[in-house]
Amino acid sequence: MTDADVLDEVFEVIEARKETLPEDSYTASLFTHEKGENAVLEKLGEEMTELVLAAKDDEHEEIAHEAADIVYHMLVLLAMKDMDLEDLRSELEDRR
Ligand SMILES: N=c1c2ncn([C@@H]3O[C@H](COP(=O)(O)OP(=O)(O)OP(=O)(O)O)[C@@H](O)[C@H]3O)c2ncn1[C@@H]1O[C@H](COP(=O)(O)O)[C@@H](O)[C@H]1O
Repeated sequence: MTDADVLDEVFEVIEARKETLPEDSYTASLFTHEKGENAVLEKLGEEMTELVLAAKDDEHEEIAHEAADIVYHMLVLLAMKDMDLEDLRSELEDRR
């Protein structure tokens, strides 16, 4: 499986959670007033700091862990703003 496939799959699950809001889902909780946009932004800030610290310590596993947390929460943010991976891909394409 390529990286693009896993990103698409995770994004699809996020969109489904946004639609159906299952009670036992952390992702769904981010789309409710219980947590919401501020919780996502706070998480992104925390995880960015953790990524910087992991990079400084040259901890490769930790770098991958924090980077994945950031990508996941970034995908949630895109879905929250009614955007999708195409918006990200076209922005990157435009820079080539
Ligand atoms: N990729 C993720 C993902 N990354 C992080 N998290 C959750 O985000 C929450 C907060 O993350 P934290 O980084 O604070 O937690 P942590 O790993 O202990 O953090 P640190 O050690 O970095 O501080 C935790 O409950 C994690 O489980 C995620 N929750 C869900 N997903 C994806 O979303 C899908 C749907 O999951 P549900 O949310 O369960 O519906 C899953 O199949 C995954 O693909």
